[in-house]
Amino acid sequence: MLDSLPQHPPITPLLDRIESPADLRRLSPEQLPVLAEELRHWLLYTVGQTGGHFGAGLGVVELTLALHYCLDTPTDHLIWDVGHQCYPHKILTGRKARMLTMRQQHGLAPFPKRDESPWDVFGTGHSSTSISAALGLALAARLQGESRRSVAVIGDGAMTAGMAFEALNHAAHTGADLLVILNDNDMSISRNEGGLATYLANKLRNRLSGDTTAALFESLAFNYTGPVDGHDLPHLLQTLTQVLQQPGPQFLHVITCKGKGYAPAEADPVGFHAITKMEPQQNTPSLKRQKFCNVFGEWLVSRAATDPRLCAITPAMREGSDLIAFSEQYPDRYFDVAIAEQHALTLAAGLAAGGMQPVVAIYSTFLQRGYDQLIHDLAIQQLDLVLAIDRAGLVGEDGATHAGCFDIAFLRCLPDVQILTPSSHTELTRMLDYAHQTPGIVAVRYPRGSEAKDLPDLNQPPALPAAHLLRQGGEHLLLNFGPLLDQAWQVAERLNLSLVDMRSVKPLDTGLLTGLVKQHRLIVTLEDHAIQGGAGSAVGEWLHAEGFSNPLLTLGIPDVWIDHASREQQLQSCGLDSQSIEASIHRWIRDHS
Ligand SMILES: Cc1ncc(C[n+]2csc(CCOP(=O)(O)OP(=O)(O)O)c2C)c(N)n1
Ligand SMILES: CC(=O)[C@@H](O)[C@H](O)COP(=O)(O)O
Ligand SMILES: [Mg+2]
Repeated sequence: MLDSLPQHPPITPLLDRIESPADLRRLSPEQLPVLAEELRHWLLYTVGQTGGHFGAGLGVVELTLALHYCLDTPTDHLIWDVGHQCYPHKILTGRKARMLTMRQQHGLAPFPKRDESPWDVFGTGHSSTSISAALGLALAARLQGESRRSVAVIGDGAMTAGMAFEALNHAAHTGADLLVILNDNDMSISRNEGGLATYLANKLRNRLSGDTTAALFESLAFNYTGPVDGHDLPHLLQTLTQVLQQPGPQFLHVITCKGKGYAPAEADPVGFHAITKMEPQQNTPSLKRQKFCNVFGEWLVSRAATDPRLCAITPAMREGSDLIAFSEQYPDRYFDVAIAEQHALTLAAGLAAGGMQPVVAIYSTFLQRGYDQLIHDLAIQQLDLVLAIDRAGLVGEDGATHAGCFDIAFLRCLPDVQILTPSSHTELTRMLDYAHQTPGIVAVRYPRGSEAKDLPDLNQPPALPAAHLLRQGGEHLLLNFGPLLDQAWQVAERLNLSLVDMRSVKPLDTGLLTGLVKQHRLIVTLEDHAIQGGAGSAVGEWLHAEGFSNPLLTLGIPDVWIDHASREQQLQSCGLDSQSIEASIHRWIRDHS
């Protein structure tokens, strides 16, 4: 057991011999515990250097070894749910040295990624997809007469999502040769919530050898084995060998410890779900500036004191959305629904229909899961909702699966739904107040991280949803939507542009825009969102509908998937840093003068 992270590469003679799982299979079972120790040390060293998901990988070191030992991967298919626990898998499948590039631009991806390795059979990042995918792969093999095994490893947190049970339900009906492994560590990011979590936890406490846990999964026509200790390699190997010989849907219940082998992570699995890069001689993450999510958390606590109808809902992201203080001060009005985004939105609809004022705090990327619920259960019924969309725009190291680039596009086509884009922390508070006081659905989308350090000193803006004219310039007009205002300001100063902080995508402040469009030639829009369907598109539609013929330059995220990198690098690769913005506008002016 280690209690500090290695600062130097550990000596790993056995692991150094493993270039692929074929090398692993040449070892004797007795060598595997030593290899597990080396693997864990390498993991601790490299994640300490790069930052990234931490506790989940440590918890599946033995399980990963046992699976690659017993299966014939990549011919056999192994799917990791969410994929945040796949670091040991990456180390054993030829990517040991590249672990030091994890989550960096052009480096290893944070989750399994199909174009990175033949062992990454299915890309993940969002949870609870593994059973469906593994079943599809099993059925594809059966239909093509191929003999491959198909295995899904899913955590107890991911198992709470409806989609996992939809897949279990269907798997039973197909009778496919499929192994589902429940990696039960009694944790989601926070403590796992809900009836299933209690059910699994009770089985553990009572050590009932799975008698009653079996009932749940056997009622879905799975053959249940377990629970087994996921850190006892000999027992794990023996059990896996037996289970893999059985035909039809198999369910193996494995008990593991999140953060296994690193004392601080075992003691605080929430804090060590993911870590930032460790500075030398430092074993705790560095102090951080206040972030947009903290501003949201503070706003919620303060308004809940005066509005007893205010309720907060999170789909398993209490820490990330900064609902910790609210959950402690208002436990009756706090609902962590587990990984259940669809339920989160319809629960909000029910609360609103019942006279409460729900606030759903949700990452933009996970809101994608609850789209029909937003339309059918909330918007059509004209119910009240404050939709606090966190991690909107590019999120950096988590990459394309977690980028929140599409919410404006999929929200602005919904009648009556308002969309606000704060450019600063103060603006976020103003917009949340507006959303709280306005009937219907008001979405406020804010980015991962903090407001810009160099924001201009702004006058008091007009009442929302009006836009804020910040600068009267020359011939051309720049319209900013959201957190890139510092870049917009710098470019406006350098090119003498008029600048408006638009604040609202829907409704657009067409009164202000009409006057300004008549006074200017080129209209430039700037947003941290996909160009297609984004705020610039909304401006373009309005210009066209009004018969304005001004040229429009829309700057935002281009029509490609943006891989993991720092947020700054991602912005730069999209042409959204101030120099690139200036160059784009300059180029347009040069080409059209
Ligand atoms: C659809 C979706 N919602 C939320 C998340 C955020 N998320 C990532 S890991 C995680 C907890 C998963 O718990 P579990 O499956 O038990 O894995 P563990 O971390 O315990 O190994 C959550 C909520 C996600 N990736 N996908
Ligand atoms: C794997 C996953 O979905 C989460 O752990 C996610 O990486 C958290 O993102 P934040 O760090 O932005 O909260
Ligand atoms: Mg778990």
